[in-house]
Amino acid sequence: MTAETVPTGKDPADTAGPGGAAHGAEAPAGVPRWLLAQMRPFRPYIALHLLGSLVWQSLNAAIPLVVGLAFDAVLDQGGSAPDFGTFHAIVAGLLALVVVRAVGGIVATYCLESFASGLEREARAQVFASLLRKSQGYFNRRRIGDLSARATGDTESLNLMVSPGFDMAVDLALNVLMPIVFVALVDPRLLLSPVVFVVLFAVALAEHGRRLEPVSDLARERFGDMTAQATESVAGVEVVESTGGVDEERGRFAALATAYRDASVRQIRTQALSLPPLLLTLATAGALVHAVVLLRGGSLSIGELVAVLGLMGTLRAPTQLASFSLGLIYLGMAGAQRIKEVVDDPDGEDEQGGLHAAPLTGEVAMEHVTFGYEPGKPVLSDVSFRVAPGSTVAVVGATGSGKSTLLHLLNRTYSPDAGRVLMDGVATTEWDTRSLRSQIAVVEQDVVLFSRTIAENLALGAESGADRAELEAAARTAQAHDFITATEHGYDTVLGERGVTLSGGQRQRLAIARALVADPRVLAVDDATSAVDAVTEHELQRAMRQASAGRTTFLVTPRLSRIRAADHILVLDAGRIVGQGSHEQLLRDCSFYRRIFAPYLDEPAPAGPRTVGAREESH
Ligand SMILES: Nc1ncnc2c1ncn2[C@@H]1O[C@H](COP(=O)(O)OP(=O)(O)OP(=O)(O)O)[C@@H](O)[C@H]1O
Repeated sequence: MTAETVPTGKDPADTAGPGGAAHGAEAPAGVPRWLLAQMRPFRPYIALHLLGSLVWQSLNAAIPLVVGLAFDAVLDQGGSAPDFGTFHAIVAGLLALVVVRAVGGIVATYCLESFASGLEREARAQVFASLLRKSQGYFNRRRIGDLSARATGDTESLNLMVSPGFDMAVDLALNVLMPIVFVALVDPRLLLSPVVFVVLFAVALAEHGRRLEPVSDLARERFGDMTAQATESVAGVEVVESTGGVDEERGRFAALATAYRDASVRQIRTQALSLPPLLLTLATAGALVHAVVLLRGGSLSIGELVAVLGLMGTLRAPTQLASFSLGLIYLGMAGAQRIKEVVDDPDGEDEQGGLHAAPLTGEVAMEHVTFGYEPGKPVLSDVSFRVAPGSTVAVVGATGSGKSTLLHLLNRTYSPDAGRVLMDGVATTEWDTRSLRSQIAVVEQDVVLFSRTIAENLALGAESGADRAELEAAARTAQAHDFITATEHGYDTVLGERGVTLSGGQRQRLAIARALVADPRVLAVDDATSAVDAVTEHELQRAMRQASAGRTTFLVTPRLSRIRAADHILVLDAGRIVGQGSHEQLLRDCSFYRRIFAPYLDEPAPAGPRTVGAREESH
């Protein structure tokens, strides 16, 4: 079995763990409890690791004894002939012990590595599954790079915490215990110094841990800051290069990398400045004085004194390594804290199951909806409308008036702060998220394509997948089929990173095709592209006409011809609806709307601020 097949019995996507399915349902556990719960599925590996280590350690001690027995069999026979029969039997036994020791070592190492990498993988799967459940608002409030640092660097720190951190801690415990047992065998009175040392050692380690905790947290945090900056700069490399901000970005990144280095150095310095080595020196001196006193009293031989000092000396390595091991464990705990913050955070939980799930006919309404991205700053205020299934609705208004935001409320990308968004008369907050979103498709202004094949990009539109015929049908409706088949491998052409190899118009048609794959009852298209050539514009218009047939369609567009053709037009001004109805009704009743279209109409525009939002087509 490999670490990849650790018997958790759960699909990573729905891995519950204590922070998985338990979102919000349980009282949040502390980091040690959370970690122990994460380790629970690996109990067989931990047990086998301990067993393998025990075999390895005990045979390590036993083998020299057996070698001694072999020597005794052939030497020092008191004048009689060497006993080669016994010698051979002991050598055979020795070989068997060496093999068993090797097997013990392999099992211990394998189980430890499986445990370490399995823990890392499970934590990573949990972070990722949890991120996929978060709402858009959650991501708006956080830095993407920091989240990806939690899914990568912090989960890796769990691995290092187990191997070598945890492994060394087990070895240390055994290595500290063994000499003490042997000192007791020499003379129980000599236990005084080592036992006092062990007690002080434990107290000093606890104190050391207390100092390590904040610096370990800081190191992990700085790692997150640095990753966040790198992610942002690389994602925005076009802007950075075109605005000549390369040097500034480099300086900013260098400052964060230095901050991370400083935090790591501080962590390592704290790790190095531990008290136990000093304590050990004092304990060794104490043991020497005590042994000399016993020697003078005649109850200890010189040989025993030397042995006791030798045994105290064997404590040096574990004492020094304890600090390193503790450092790794504290870094792992700091990483676990950051992972837990993501998986246990009920804020931003997006999915809600078990609520209303039904086929949608497409009646859409908003009742007194108010919404803002930040508290106290509404972007939409008291928005109300109702449209029948199959209607085409155009949303117009100045830039920043809240048009895109209104579309985002339809599929509950965001929930309103006040009022209700209703689909077939049921508030979106009452809908099962999956059912709702599988029937509402939103085509964003910024089309996101993945560096996969065109077919795979299109199939993302359907939750349970789609066959090639369905993809082609959607692509034909979106006027994308022809340019897709003209690419080198047609539907199997792999798009460049973020689909940059396609033109804006092509990307938009792919996005429309992707939205249509699921045959949604409500389609919302946020089309901000005003600068496309006449042929592309014609294609896009046809695409939209065909795509909107038979479904409720919301359209944000600067194109007058499409706005004019809509059944219902919503006019937004600074987040408020200032008019709604057909084009003719609005021209008659809404001065704001008349102002928008004034440049394209014969009648003179009333005085007032010029509002953008429409553009007459050139054909
Ligand atoms: N994710 C976000 N977080 C915070 N504020 C946002 C976010 N998205 C939009 N806004 C703000 O909300 C307001 C409305 O933006 P929105 O994109 O809905 O307007 P719009 O009418 O679609 O504009 P445009 O025509 O320029 O696309 C703007 O002030 C904008 O800065």
